[in-house]
Amino acid sequence: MAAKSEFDPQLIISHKFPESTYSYTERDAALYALGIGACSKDALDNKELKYVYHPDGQQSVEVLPTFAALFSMGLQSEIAKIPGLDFDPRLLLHGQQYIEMYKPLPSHGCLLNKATVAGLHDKGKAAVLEIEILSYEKESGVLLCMNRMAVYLRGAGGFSKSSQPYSFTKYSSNQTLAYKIPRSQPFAVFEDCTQSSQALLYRLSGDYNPLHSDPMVAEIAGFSRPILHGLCTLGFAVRAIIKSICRGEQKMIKNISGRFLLHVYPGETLITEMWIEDLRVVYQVKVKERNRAVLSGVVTLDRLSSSL
Ligand SMILES: CCC/C=C/C(=O)SCCNC(=O)CCNC(=O)[C@H](O)C(C)(C)COP(=O)([O-])OP(=O)([O-])OC[C@H]1O[C@@H](n2cnc3c(N)ncnc32)[C@H](O)[C@@H]1OP(=O)([O-])[O-]
Repeated sequence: MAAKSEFDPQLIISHKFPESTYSYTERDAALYALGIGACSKDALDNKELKYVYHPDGQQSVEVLPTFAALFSMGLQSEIAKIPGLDFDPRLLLHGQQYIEMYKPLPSHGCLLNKATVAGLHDKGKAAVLEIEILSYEKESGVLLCMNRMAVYLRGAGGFSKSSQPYSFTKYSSNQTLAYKIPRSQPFAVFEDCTQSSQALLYRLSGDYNPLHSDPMVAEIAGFSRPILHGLCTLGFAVRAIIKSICRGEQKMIKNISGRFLLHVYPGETLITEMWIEDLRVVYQVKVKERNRAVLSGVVTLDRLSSSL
Protein backbone atom coordinates (compact mmCIF):
# COMPACT_ATOMS: atom_id res chain seq x y z
CA MET A 1 0.00 0.00 0.00
CA ALA A 2 1.32 3.48 -0.89
CA ALA A 3 2.49 5.53 2.10
CA LYS A 4 0.22 8.43 3.10
CA SER A 5 1.88 11.66 1.98
CA GLU A 6 2.76 14.26 4.62
CA PHE A 7 0.78 17.53 4.78
CA ASP A 8 3.42 20.13 3.91
CA PRO A 9 2.24 23.78 4.11
CA GLN A 10 5.43 25.23 2.59
CA LEU A 11 5.14 22.96 -0.44
CA ILE A 12 1.47 23.88 -0.82
CA ILE A 13 1.88 27.67 -0.68
CA SER A 14 4.79 27.62 -3.12
CA HIS A 15 2.86 25.52 -5.64
CA LYS A 16 2.73 26.91 -9.19
CA PHE A 17 -0.42 26.08 -11.15
CA PRO A 18 -0.10 25.72 -14.91
CA GLU A 19 -1.83 28.48 -16.92
CA SER A 20 -5.12 27.28 -18.38
CA THR A 21 -7.69 28.44 -20.89
CA TYR A 22 -11.47 28.61 -20.58
CA SER A 23 -13.73 29.11 -23.60
CA TYR A 24 -17.45 29.75 -23.55
CA THR A 25 -20.22 30.58 -25.98
CA GLU A 26 -23.58 32.37 -25.73
CA ARG A 27 -25.16 28.96 -25.18
CA ASP A 28 -23.04 28.42 -22.05
CA ALA A 29 -24.03 31.83 -20.69
CA ALA A 30 -27.74 31.09 -21.28
CA LEU A 31 -27.52 27.58 -19.81
CA TYR A 32 -25.82 29.02 -16.73
CA ALA A 33 -28.58 31.65 -16.32
CA LEU A 34 -31.24 28.90 -16.41
CA GLY A 35 -29.16 26.88 -13.94
CA ILE A 36 -29.36 29.67 -11.35
CA GLY A 37 -33.11 30.07 -11.83
CA ALA A 38 -33.37 32.95 -14.33
CA CYS A 39 -36.88 33.04 -15.87
CA SER A 40 -37.93 29.99 -13.84
CA LYS A 41 -40.94 31.84 -12.39
CA ASP A 42 -41.75 33.88 -15.46
CA ALA A 43 -40.44 33.18 -18.96
CA LEU A 44 -41.56 36.69 -20.02
CA ASP A 45 -39.61 38.47 -17.27
CA ASN A 46 -37.98 41.34 -19.19
CA LYS A 47 -35.29 41.78 -16.51
CA GLU A 48 -34.12 38.19 -17.01
CA LEU A 49 -35.01 37.13 -20.54
CA LYS A 50 -31.93 39.06 -21.77
CA TYR A 51 -29.70 36.41 -20.15
CA VAL A 52 -31.16 33.61 -22.26
CA TYR A 53 -32.62 35.23 -25.37
CA HIS A 54 -32.11 38.38 -27.41
CA PRO A 55 -34.22 39.43 -30.43
CA ASP A 56 -31.01 40.54 -32.22
CA GLY A 57 -29.55 37.05 -31.89
CA GLN A 58 -27.72 34.97 -29.29
CA GLN A 59 -24.52 37.02 -29.65
CA SER A 60 -26.42 39.85 -27.94
CA VAL A 61 -27.41 37.93 -24.77
CA GLU A 62 -26.15 39.51 -21.58
CA VAL A 63 -24.03 37.62 -19.09
CA LEU A 64 -24.62 37.49 -15.35
CA PRO A 65 -21.61 38.58 -13.27
CA THR A 66 -21.61 35.33 -11.24
CA PHE A 67 -20.89 33.47 -14.49
CA ALA A 68 -17.31 34.66 -13.83
CA ALA A 69 -17.06 32.14 -10.98
CA LEU A 70 -17.14 29.32 -13.52
CA PHE A 71 -13.73 30.41 -14.79
CA SER A 72 -12.24 29.04 -11.56
CA MET A 73 -13.96 25.65 -11.74
CA GLY A 74 -11.22 23.95 -13.79
CA LEU A 75 -9.00 24.40 -10.73
CA GLN A 76 -10.94 21.72 -8.85
CA SER A 77 -9.01 18.91 -10.53
CA GLU A 78 -5.72 20.79 -9.96
CA ILE A 79 -6.28 20.96 -6.18
CA ALA A 80 -5.95 17.20 -5.86
CA LYS A 81 -2.55 17.40 -7.61
CA ILE A 82 -0.96 19.96 -5.24
CA PRO A 83 2.10 18.30 -3.69
CA GLY A 84 1.97 18.25 0.10
CA LEU A 85 -1.84 18.64 0.26
CA ASP A 86 -3.15 15.50 1.90
CA PHE A 87 -6.97 15.48 2.03
CA ASP A 88 -9.99 13.34 1.22
CA PRO A 89 -11.60 14.89 -1.90
CA ARG A 90 -14.96 13.40 -0.89
CA LEU A 91 -14.98 15.70 2.16
CA LEU A 92 -14.19 18.91 0.27
CA LEU A 93 -16.80 21.66 0.55
CA HIS A 94 -16.87 25.06 -1.07
CA GLY A 95 -16.29 27.53 1.77
CA GLN A 96 -16.17 31.01 0.26
CA GLN A 97 -16.07 32.82 -3.06
CA TYR A 98 -14.96 36.35 -3.89
CA ILE A 99 -15.38 37.75 -7.41
CA GLU A 100 -14.06 41.10 -8.59
CA MET A 101 -15.37 42.35 -11.93
CA TYR A 102 -13.14 44.62 -14.02
CA LYS A 103 -15.20 44.56 -17.26
CA PRO A 104 -18.69 43.34 -18.14
CA LEU A 105 -18.42 39.78 -19.42
CA PRO A 106 -18.78 39.38 -23.19
CA SER A 107 -21.42 36.94 -24.50
CA HIS A 108 -18.65 34.56 -25.58
CA GLY A 109 -14.96 34.41 -24.96
CA CYS A 110 -11.67 32.61 -24.67
CA LEU A 111 -9.83 33.35 -21.44
CA LEU A 112 -6.40 32.73 -20.05
CA ASN A 113 -6.42 31.86 -16.34
CA LYS A 114 -3.47 32.45 -14.01
CA ALA A 115 -3.93 30.86 -10.60
CA THR A 116 -1.95 31.07 -7.37
CA VAL A 117 -2.35 29.75 -3.84
CA ALA A 118 -3.62 32.81 -1.93
CA GLY A 119 -4.10 31.34 1.53
CA LEU A 120 -3.84 28.27 3.74
CA HIS A 121 -5.23 28.00 7.25
CA ASP A 122 -5.26 25.27 9.86
CA LYS A 123 -8.70 25.18 11.50
CA GLY A 124 -8.01 22.05 13.53
CA LYS A 125 -10.84 19.92 12.19
CA ALA A 126 -10.30 21.28 8.66
CA ALA A 127 -7.83 23.02 6.39
CA VAL A 128 -8.95 26.05 4.40
CA LEU A 129 -7.18 26.53 1.09
CA GLU A 130 -7.63 29.75 -0.89
CA ILE A 131 -6.88 30.01 -4.58
CA GLU A 132 -6.85 33.23 -6.59
CA ILE A 133 -7.50 33.17 -10.33
CA LEU A 134 -6.96 36.10 -12.67
CA SER A 135 -8.84 35.72 -15.97
CA TYR A 136 -7.59 37.59 -19.04
CA GLU A 137 -9.19 37.80 -22.46
CA LYS A 138 -6.78 35.60 -24.36
CA GLU A 139 -6.53 37.64 -27.55
CA SER A 140 -6.37 41.18 -26.11
CA GLY A 141 -4.70 40.36 -22.79
CA VAL A 142 -7.33 42.51 -21.00
CA LEU A 143 -7.99 41.49 -17.39
CA LEU A 144 -11.70 40.67 -17.05
CA CYS A 145 -12.12 39.44 -13.49
CA MET A 146 -10.56 37.90 -10.43
CA ASN A 147 -11.91 34.98 -8.42
CA ARG A 148 -10.73 33.95 -5.00
CA MET A 149 -12.22 30.68 -3.85
CA ALA A 150 -11.78 29.02 -0.49
CA VAL A 151 -12.27 25.29 -0.13
CA TYR A 152 -12.98 23.78 3.26
CA LEU A 153 -11.16 20.45 3.51
CA ARG A 154 -12.83 18.55 6.31
CA GLY A 155 -10.48 16.27 8.23
CA ALA A 156 -7.31 17.87 6.78
CA GLY A 157 -6.55 20.28 9.65
CA GLY A 158 -4.19 19.82 12.58
CA PHE A 159 -1.02 20.13 10.49
CA SER A 160 0.50 23.08 12.41
CA LYS A 161 3.95 22.39 13.83
CA SER A 162 3.75 25.09 16.54
CA SER A 163 1.09 25.86 19.17
CA GLN A 164 -0.12 28.78 16.99
CA PRO A 165 -2.45 27.47 14.22
CA TYR A 166 -0.80 27.83 10.81
CA SER A 167 -2.22 30.71 8.77
CA PHE A 168 -0.85 32.10 5.50
CA THR A 169 -2.50 34.78 3.40
CA LYS A 170 -1.23 36.52 0.31
CA TYR A 171 -3.55 39.51 0.52
CA SER A 172 -3.72 42.28 3.10
CA SER A 173 -6.37 42.31 5.83
CA ASN A 174 -8.12 45.33 4.25
CA GLN A 175 -8.89 43.10 1.26
CA THR A 176 -11.02 40.80 3.42
CA LEU A 177 -14.57 42.05 3.25
CA ALA A 178 -15.64 42.21 6.87
CA TYR A 179 -19.38 42.68 7.40
CA LYS A 180 -22.06 42.04 9.98
CA ILE A 181 -25.64 41.10 9.26
CA PRO A 182 -27.63 44.15 10.49
CA ARG A 183 -30.27 43.66 13.17
CA SER A 184 -32.64 46.05 11.35
CA GLN A 185 -35.41 44.98 8.96
CA PRO A 186 -33.94 44.20 5.54
CA PHE A 187 -34.37 46.77 2.76
CA ALA A 188 -35.60 44.02 0.43
CA VAL A 189 -36.48 40.33 0.64
CA PHE A 190 -36.67 37.99 -2.35
CA GLU A 191 -38.03 34.47 -2.27
CA ASP A 192 -37.20 31.90 -4.91
CA CYS A 193 -37.77 28.16 -5.20
CA THR A 194 -35.00 25.89 -6.40
CA GLN A 195 -36.18 22.86 -8.37
CA SER A 196 -35.48 19.31 -7.22
CA SER A 197 -33.51 18.98 -10.49
CA GLN A 198 -31.59 22.26 -9.87
CA ALA A 199 -28.17 20.68 -9.28
CA LEU A 200 -28.64 18.34 -12.27
CA LEU A 201 -29.23 21.38 -14.47
CA TYR A 202 -26.54 23.55 -12.87
CA ARG A 203 -23.84 20.87 -13.21
CA LEU A 204 -24.09 21.19 -17.01
CA SER A 205 -22.30 24.52 -16.57
CA GLY A 206 -19.15 22.55 -15.80
CA ASP A 207 -19.07 21.38 -12.18
CA TYR A 208 -19.61 17.62 -12.44
CA ASN A 209 -18.65 16.77 -8.85
CA PRO A 210 -20.89 13.74 -8.03
CA LEU A 211 -21.60 15.23 -4.58
CA HIS A 212 -24.35 17.12 -6.41
CA SER A 213 -25.85 14.21 -8.36
CA ASP A 214 -24.95 10.83 -6.83
CA PRO A 215 -26.83 9.75 -3.66
CA MET A 216 -24.03 7.32 -2.63
CA VAL A 217 -21.32 9.98 -2.93
CA ALA A 218 -23.50 12.46 -1.01
CA GLU A 219 -23.99 9.92 1.77
CA ILE A 220 -20.23 9.31 2.11
CA ALA A 221 -19.81 13.10 2.36
CA GLY A 222 -22.33 13.17 5.24
CA PHE A 223 -25.54 14.30 3.50
CA SER A 224 -28.89 12.54 3.23
CA ARG A 225 -28.99 13.31 -0.53
CA PRO A 226 -27.04 15.26 -3.16
CA ILE A 227 -26.61 18.93 -2.26
CA LEU A 228 -26.74 22.06 -4.36
CA HIS A 229 -23.51 23.59 -5.69
CA GLY A 230 -22.50 26.54 -3.51
CA LEU A 231 -22.04 28.67 -6.61
CA CYS A 232 -25.61 27.89 -7.67
CA THR A 233 -26.91 29.27 -4.35
CA LEU A 234 -24.61 32.29 -4.80
CA GLY A 235 -26.04 32.77 -8.31
CA PHE A 236 -29.61 32.77 -6.91
CA ALA A 237 -28.60 35.34 -4.25
CA VAL A 238 -26.88 37.74 -6.64
CA ARG A 239 -29.77 37.43 -9.11
CA ALA A 240 -32.10 38.43 -6.25
CA ILE A 241 -29.91 41.51 -5.60
CA ILE A 242 -29.83 42.43 -9.30
CA LYS A 243 -33.63 42.21 -9.43
CA SER A 244 -34.42 43.91 -6.15
CA ILE A 245 -31.69 46.56 -5.84
CA CYS A 246 -30.07 47.00 -9.26
CA ARG A 247 -33.45 47.07 -11.05
CA GLY A 248 -32.22 44.41 -13.43
CA GLU A 249 -28.96 46.19 -14.31
CA GLN A 250 -26.28 43.53 -13.71
CA LYS A 251 -23.44 45.82 -14.86
CA MET A 252 -23.74 47.80 -11.60
CA ILE A 253 -21.99 45.00 -9.73
CA LYS A 254 -18.30 45.56 -8.92
CA ASN A 255 -17.57 42.70 -6.58
CA ILE A 256 -19.27 39.83 -4.82
CA SER A 257 -18.32 37.90 -1.73
CA GLY A 258 -20.07 34.99 -0.09
CA ARG A 259 -19.48 32.45 2.66
CA PHE A 260 -21.33 29.14 2.48
CA LEU A 261 -22.67 28.53 5.97
CA LEU A 262 -24.73 25.39 5.44
CA HIS A 263 -25.62 23.05 2.59
CA VAL A 264 -28.79 23.50 0.50
CA TYR A 265 -30.85 20.59 -0.79
CA PRO A 266 -32.21 21.03 -4.33
CA GLY A 267 -35.95 21.77 -4.11
CA GLU A 268 -35.62 24.02 -1.07
CA THR A 269 -36.85 27.62 -1.04
CA LEU A 270 -34.24 30.38 -0.77
CA ILE A 271 -35.05 33.66 0.94
CA THR A 272 -32.50 36.39 0.24
CA GLU A 273 -32.56 39.32 2.69
CA MET A 274 -30.73 42.50 1.65
CA TRP A 275 -29.54 45.60 3.49
CA ILE A 276 -28.02 48.67 1.76
CA GLU A 277 -24.97 50.27 3.39
CA ASP A 278 -23.66 53.04 1.11
CA LEU A 279 -22.70 51.21 -2.07
CA ARG A 280 -22.62 47.81 -0.37
CA VAL A 281 -25.45 45.33 -0.24
CA VAL A 282 -25.09 43.05 2.75
CA TYR A 283 -27.13 39.92 2.17
CA GLN A 284 -28.10 36.68 3.83
CA VAL A 285 -29.80 33.66 2.29
CA LYS A 286 -31.99 31.41 4.39
CA VAL A 287 -33.59 28.10 3.53
CA LYS A 288 -37.30 28.60 4.27
CA GLU A 289 -38.09 24.95 5.05
CA ARG A 290 -35.38 24.67 7.74
CA ASN A 291 -35.24 28.37 8.73
CA ARG A 292 -31.43 28.24 8.60
CA ALA A 293 -28.95 30.71 7.11
CA VAL A 294 -27.00 29.04 4.31
CA LEU A 295 -25.02 31.90 2.74
CA SER A 296 -24.08 35.45 3.62
CA GLY A 297 -21.88 38.11 2.11
CA VAL A 298 -21.57 41.50 0.49
CA VAL A 299 -22.04 42.80 -3.03
CA THR A 300 -20.46 46.15 -3.91
CA LEU A 301 -22.13 48.32 -6.56
CA ASP A 302 -20.63 51.12 -8.67
CA ARG A 303 -23.70 53.31 -7.96
CA LEU A 304 -27.21 53.05 -6.60
CA SER A 305 -30.16 52.84 -8.92
CA SER A 306 -31.83 56.28 -9.19
CA SER A 307 -35.27 54.73 -8.65
CA LEU A 308 -34.42 53.41 -5.17
C1 LIG B 1 -14.89 24.48 -4.95
C2 LIG B 1 -15.61 23.62 -5.89
C3 LIG B 1 -16.37 22.47 -5.29
C4 LIG B 1 -17.71 22.87 -4.89
C5 LIG B 1 -18.31 22.22 -3.88
C6 LIG B 1 -19.59 22.68 -3.39
O1 LIG B 1 -20.29 23.45 -3.99
S1 LIG B 1 -20.04 22.11 -1.82
C7 LIG B 1 -21.59 22.91 -1.48
C8 LIG B 1 -21.43 24.30 -1.00
N1 LIG B 1 -20.81 24.39 0.31
C9 LIG B 1 -21.46 24.02 1.42
O2 LIG B 1 -22.57 23.53 1.38
C10 LIG B 1 -20.76 24.27 2.73
C11 LIG B 1 -21.70 24.88 3.72
N2 LIG B 1 -21.02 25.19 4.98
C12 LIG B 1 -20.86 24.27 5.96
O3 LIG B 1 -21.35 23.15 5.87
C13 LIG B 1 -20.09 24.68 7.19
O4 LIG B 1 -20.06 26.08 7.28
C14 LIG B 1 -18.61 24.16 7.17
C15 LIG B 1 -18.63 22.62 7.21
C16 LIG B 1 -17.88 24.67 5.92
C17 LIG B 1 -17.89 24.70 8.41
O5 LIG B 1 -18.64 24.38 9.54
P1 LIG B 1 -17.92 23.94 10.87
O6 LIG B 1 -18.99 23.77 11.89
O7 LIG B 1 -17.00 22.80 10.58
O8 LIG B 1 -17.02 25.22 11.14
P2 LIG B 1 -16.98 26.18 12.43
O9 LIG B 1 -18.15 27.13 12.39
O10 LIG B 1 -16.77 25.35 13.66
O11 LIG B 1 -15.67 27.02 12.11
C18 LIG B 1 -14.39 26.42 12.12
C19 LIG B 1 -13.41 27.39 11.52
O12 LIG B 1 -13.58 27.42 10.09
C20 LIG B 1 -13.96 28.73 9.66
N3 LIG B 1 -15.04 28.56 8.70
C21 LIG B 1 -16.31 28.19 8.99
N4 LIG B 1 -17.03 28.14 7.86
C22 LIG B 1 -16.19 28.47 6.86
C23 LIG B 1 -16.38 28.61 5.47
N5 LIG B 1 -17.56 28.41 4.90
N6 LIG B 1 -15.34 28.99 4.73
C24 LIG B 1 -14.14 29.23 5.28
N7 LIG B 1 -13.91 29.11 6.60
C25 LIG B 1 -14.93 28.74 7.37
C26 LIG B 1 -14.41 29.46 10.90
O13 LIG B 1 -14.21 30.86 10.78
C27 LIG B 1 -13.59 28.83 11.98
O14 LIG B 1 -12.30 29.42 12.00
P3 LIG B 1 -11.82 30.26 13.29
O15 LIG B 1 -12.81 31.40 13.42
O16 LIG B 1 -11.89 29.29 14.41
O17 LIG B 1 -10.43 30.72 12.92
